[in-house]
Amino acid sequence: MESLRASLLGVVEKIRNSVLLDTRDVDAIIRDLQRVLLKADVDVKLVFDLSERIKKRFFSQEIPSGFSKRDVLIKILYEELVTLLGGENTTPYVVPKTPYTIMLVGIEGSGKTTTAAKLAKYFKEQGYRVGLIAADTYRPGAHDQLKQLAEKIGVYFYGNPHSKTPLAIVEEGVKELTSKNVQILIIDTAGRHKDEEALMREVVEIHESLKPDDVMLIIDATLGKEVSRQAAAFHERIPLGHVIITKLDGSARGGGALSAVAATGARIAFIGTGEKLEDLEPFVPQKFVARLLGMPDLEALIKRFQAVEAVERERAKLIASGKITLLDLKEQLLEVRKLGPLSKVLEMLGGSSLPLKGSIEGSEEEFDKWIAIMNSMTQEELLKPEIIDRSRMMRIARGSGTSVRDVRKLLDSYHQMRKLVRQLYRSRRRIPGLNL
Ligand SMILES: Nc1nc2c(ncn2[C@@H]2O[C@H](COP(=O)(O)OP(=O)(O)OP(=O)(O)O)[C@@H](O)[C@H]2O)c(=O)[nH]1
Repeated sequence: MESLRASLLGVVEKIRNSVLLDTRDVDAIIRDLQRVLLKADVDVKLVFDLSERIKKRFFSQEIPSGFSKRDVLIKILYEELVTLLGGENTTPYVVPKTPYTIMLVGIEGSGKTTTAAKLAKYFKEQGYRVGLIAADTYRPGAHDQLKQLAEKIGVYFYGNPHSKTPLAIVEEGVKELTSKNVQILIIDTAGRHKDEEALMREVVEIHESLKPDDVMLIIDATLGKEVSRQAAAFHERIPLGHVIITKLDGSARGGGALSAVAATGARIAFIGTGEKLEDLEPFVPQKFVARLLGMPDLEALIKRFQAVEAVERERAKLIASGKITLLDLKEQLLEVRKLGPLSKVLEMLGGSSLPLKGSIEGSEEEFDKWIAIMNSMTQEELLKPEIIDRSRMMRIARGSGTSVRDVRKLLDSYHQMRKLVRQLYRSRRRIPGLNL
């Protein structure tokens, strides 16, 4: 991971030293970023999508006053990396209720047994009564290894080297440890079998009987692209709740594991950063990316952006009444239809003096037709009616049982209405019954 960090630092440095940040500069920076991520084994498609999004966002975003183009590019890079690693999840992993069962799965050597013990220690330190169950009957020594670790940490343990099946061990273990009021049960399963299919069958069988509250896939960061396939194999057979990436210390390139996580859609709950039992960290994407980008002032920069964005959102709310979309119109129409006969509604709207009169004096059927038309539009079209071309108009008309003329009429009325609302907003007149 250190080499990825060092290389990303180089990219950030390049952004900071760039004077113009024009298309050429940005292209060069993006190429560097692609090289760095690919070298760290991040999946090609993820790298490509990420870089396209960064470019698109950068060139379409206005530079807020008080910020430089460099700030904006760094912020976008940060946000896209955060999204890649699990998005806006800012809280570390929590156990929502007790008793709680966590089933660990993963290929042999991924660090499953060590991680089971690390987790037990982590939760014990949070004040829980924790138990470990050794259900890996395949690897010689797995039972003893977990038992010793459990003793070392001082948590409950259940294992039975003479038991015939892992399923029996899990069932007996859950019964015994639950009777001792253990609150969090962590089950270590096998990582190897005579073949992969046999392993998967075993894991599925345990999963079906145990119905765990969470399934955590353990992924080794030192492995390259092949971990994606491993993750997919588990993901196809059982629902993965979370992922733990181990061995992110040292020379791990990490990108393969990170791509595997993106492929499963599960969140990373923890990362393993060493062989010792305390080398387990709750994973928070923002913190991780900030560390990767190695910018001590990054947090301050992001906070400044967030403050500006909050003001922008507020402003957008205020001017929104002058910029209604078809979606707003649809919602308002549904509201208006709830109010009763249109003649009454028109009175409420200010009567005959409104320029809207022409369109509103149409029949109630007309409004219902509009609603039907808008029901046939996509969300995107409702938000950006200007993208509706003639062929879409035909489709929408067909979908709503109306004609292209009707669709066009609605769009014309919408434009009129937009103008009107803007005028009304400017003159600060309030329309009772309409939440504009
Ligand atoms: N450097 C480093 N080593 C780790 C980490 N986690 C686990 N290991 C090491 O990885 C090796 C394999 O870990 P185990 O826990 O024994 O393997 P396992 O995945 O449980 O194997 P099976 O039980 O057969 O599935 C051990 O030498 C651990 O010390 C980590 O975060 N960092």
